[in-house]
Amino acid sequence: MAAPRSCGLWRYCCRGWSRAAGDCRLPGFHRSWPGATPSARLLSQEKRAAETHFGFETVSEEEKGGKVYQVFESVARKYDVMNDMMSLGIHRAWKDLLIRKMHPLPGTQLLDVAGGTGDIAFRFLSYVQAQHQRKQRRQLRTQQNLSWEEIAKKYQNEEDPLGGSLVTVCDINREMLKVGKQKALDQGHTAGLAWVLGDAEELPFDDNQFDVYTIAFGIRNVTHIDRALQEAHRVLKPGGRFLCLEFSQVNDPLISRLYDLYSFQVIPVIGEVIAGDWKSYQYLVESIRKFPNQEEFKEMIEDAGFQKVTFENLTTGIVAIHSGFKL
Ligand SMILES: COc1cc(O)cc(C/C=C(\C)CC/C=C(\C)CC/C=C(\C)CC/C=C(\C)CC/C=C(\C)CC/C=C(\C)CC/C=C(\C)CC/C=C(\C)CC/C=C(\C)CCC=C(C)C)c1O
Ligand SMILES: C[S@@+](CC[C@H](N)C(=O)[O-])C[C@H]1O[C@@H](n2cnc3c(N)ncnc32)[C@H](O)[C@@H]1O
Repeated sequence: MAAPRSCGLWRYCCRGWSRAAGDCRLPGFHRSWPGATPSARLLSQEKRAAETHFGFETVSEEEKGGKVYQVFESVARKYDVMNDMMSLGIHRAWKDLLIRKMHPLPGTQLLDVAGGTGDIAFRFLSYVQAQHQRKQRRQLRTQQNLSWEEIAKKYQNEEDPLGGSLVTVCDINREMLKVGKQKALDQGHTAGLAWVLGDAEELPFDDNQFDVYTIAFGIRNVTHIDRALQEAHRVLKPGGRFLCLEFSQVNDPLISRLYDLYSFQVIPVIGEVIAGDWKSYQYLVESIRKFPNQEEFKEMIEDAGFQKVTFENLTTGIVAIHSGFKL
């Protein structure tokens, strides 16, 4: 279905096309626009509707999913080490902040879409477990008259250290999930975790099922961002929260210059040296530039039906966390 003219996606597309005017890397439909006949314009518009971007390359919407799949199939085994190297470990702090913002309580049902190798899921489980232990300790402190045997028994009888929490990691890529499952075993995360192969644009879950939906560094890769947002809204329970961690726009001009230099001159080189994969890391930095800025993305989230939408910039806007509620 075509996006209505008033929605955020439409505004974002228009901005992208006008931005393309001075960008020789992008095909400029509008460059041939002034001389075009009405029927040519119609054809051109239809063509535009079926085209999208894969980094700075223009591809058909049908092609994009396959290309994105190849990227993550190719990087899966080196994905975690690459992230530590490229970000000097900073991505860990960004992910910790996402979980702290969520502040999940024992019992929370989380859906982590584009969850890949499980970084968000494992942090969620550790956080919930710590919360549950804190709650237990508080309860024990209030029960002053217990003997040490009774206290020990209470700890030992604790069947579910997560207090009923469950995180479902959903990702379209088998290889990323395979690496994630192995990591879960290595890190001892055996309970409260489910792995599901699925597309963010067509989630294999019932309506109103989850308390929280997260997507970290994932939505940038999705072909129809509006559909993924609508799906997020559908699967959340009323009162549920949407949280997205994604690259965004740096507003400081000096930092922006350095950031561009690092992104385009250093990242693909690290990609080539460590993972033998220049192209995937070139796609990464290009896809970051094609993603809507903080305000545009906020509008898209609102267009999907979320309320009380806010965002927080991290590291001068290199990434941002967007939050919204299904009310
Ligand atoms: C294929 O798709 C993907 C593959 C993946 O592996 C990952 C993702 C998704 C991404 C994540 C899960 C997050 C983790 C990955 C990254 C952060 C990589 C992407 C990184 C960027 C786009 C650049 C921004 C990185 C950072 C802010 C991390 C900190 C890095 C530095 C401070 C750079 C330090 C490096 C050097 C000193 C080496 C020498 C550099 C040069 C000669 C170039 C000039 C650079 C500078 C002078 C410094 C760079 C400056 C900045 C980065 C901006 C300044 C920042 C601040 C003031 C905070 C995926 O989709
Ligand atoms: C950069 S990784 C992020 C992984 C993880 N969330 C993290 O923060 O490390 C992007 C992930 O998005 C997944 N992805 C891309 N398109 C998707 C889609 N349409 N539906 C679900 N997952 C998708 C990829 O397979 C990949 O695992």
